[in-house]
Amino acid sequence: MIDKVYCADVTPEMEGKKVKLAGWVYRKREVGKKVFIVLRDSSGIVQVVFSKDLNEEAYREAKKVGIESSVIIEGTVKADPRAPTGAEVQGEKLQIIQNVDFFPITKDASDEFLLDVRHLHLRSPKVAAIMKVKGTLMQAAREWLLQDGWYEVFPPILVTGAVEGGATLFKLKYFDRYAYLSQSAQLYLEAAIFGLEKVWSLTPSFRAEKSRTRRHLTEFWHLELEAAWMDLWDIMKVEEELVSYMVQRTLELRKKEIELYRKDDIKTLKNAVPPFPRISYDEAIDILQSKGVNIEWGEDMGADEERVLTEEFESPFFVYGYPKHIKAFYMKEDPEDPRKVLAADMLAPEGYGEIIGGSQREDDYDKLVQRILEEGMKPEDYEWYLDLRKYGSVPHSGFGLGLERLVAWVLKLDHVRWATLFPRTPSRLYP
Ligand SMILES: NC(=O)C[C@H]([NH3+])C(=O)NS(=O)(=O)OC[C@H]1O[C@@H](n2cnc3c(N)ncnc32)[C@H](O)[C@@H]1O
Ligand SMILES: [Mg+2]
Repeated sequence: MIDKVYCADVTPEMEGKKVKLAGWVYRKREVGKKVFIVLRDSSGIVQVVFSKDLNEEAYREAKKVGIESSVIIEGTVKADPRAPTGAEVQGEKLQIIQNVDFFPITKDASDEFLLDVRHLHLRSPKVAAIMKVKGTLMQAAREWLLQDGWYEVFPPILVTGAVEGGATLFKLKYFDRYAYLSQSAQLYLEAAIFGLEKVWSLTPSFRAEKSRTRRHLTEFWHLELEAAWMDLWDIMKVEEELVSYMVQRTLELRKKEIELYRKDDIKTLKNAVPPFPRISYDEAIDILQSKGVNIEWGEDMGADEERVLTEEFESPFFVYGYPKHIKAFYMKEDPEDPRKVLAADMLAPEGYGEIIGGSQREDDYDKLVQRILEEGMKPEDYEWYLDLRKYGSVPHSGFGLGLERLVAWVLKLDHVRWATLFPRTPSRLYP
């Protein structure tokens, strides 16, 4: 490994220090007998100046390099308030690792083109910032889950049944039969709680969604928790504590990257502290109707309706108590109102809407069989899952958080596709 100094670590206090840098040419301009190169690496940027009078050989090499050329540079640090980071490097040696005559990404590139060359666009500091924030959100999640006593488990991705409806299953040939790509690890997490009680997993989930919205991917990263003995209200507390910790910790560790996207508009992030507001589905319908939205009780809220609802809040909030017929088979019927289930979604403000879907699960064998039949599914396809209700069944609850949706809200991205390394949508499978 090259014994290098990272660009962001070059500070005015290092005046006079000799440094070795390795990175890519981010910007370049020539003024008189000087070449100014802004070098980029994973930490950020630093300006390097090559002067013909000071070192003609290095100057000549600097004149040759094109944007995104990979280079190793040696030089001396000089404090300079005019430099982008308050300090620059006087270039004394430049080794060209690979020169690039033409880099295909230009300032006027369209979103679709940037997605076509996603493998080249990932290196841009603004895209790298998204990936740093996504990684830090998960680092924070792991910190919280560990201290709160949750066990990480690793569920299967090749499965035989639907969790969230058969319409969005990806089917694939599996030797002499068929399998599906997992829509959610939930059913397997439910099996794990009988030994571990509080479990979590981060897995890719797959949805053959035909809807082309700014919040749907066909492959997304799914953070899911499941806990024995918890009811809906217990798991909602877990959700708000986890999300709050993830957001506040990421604000602390990734302030620079968040400011790149939000500038100083971080009020809703700071507001993400428990308790989050809670409204019932009934109240949500009343609010929407009072705002002129054409929706009746019993109808599902889509992205548009949720967007209007989020206008009422300046932090994440819960909607609970949805009608049974618009929710999944595994959700427990509300004992106080058989029209409803003990389900809650967490919605992000600023128009982002649903980031978490969760519920208390039906733990009664006969009721679950009845729900499976009501949904037109076959109990025999869920025999193992029904077994969990035959051998020491317990009240239990859980939820799934869409990581890209959380990132999209935290950075106010205009589409979840920007929140994933290589987005997968109905029209995009390459690169
Ligand atoms: N363990 C559980 O209880 C999870 C449960 N079985 C489940 O999958 N619920 S969910 O369908 O609402 O999806 C959960 C979250 O997963 C995200 N999600 C769900 N579908 C998508 C798509 N298509 N693209 C991106 N993100 C998606 C979104 O944030 C949802 O709130
Ligand atoms: Mg949902």
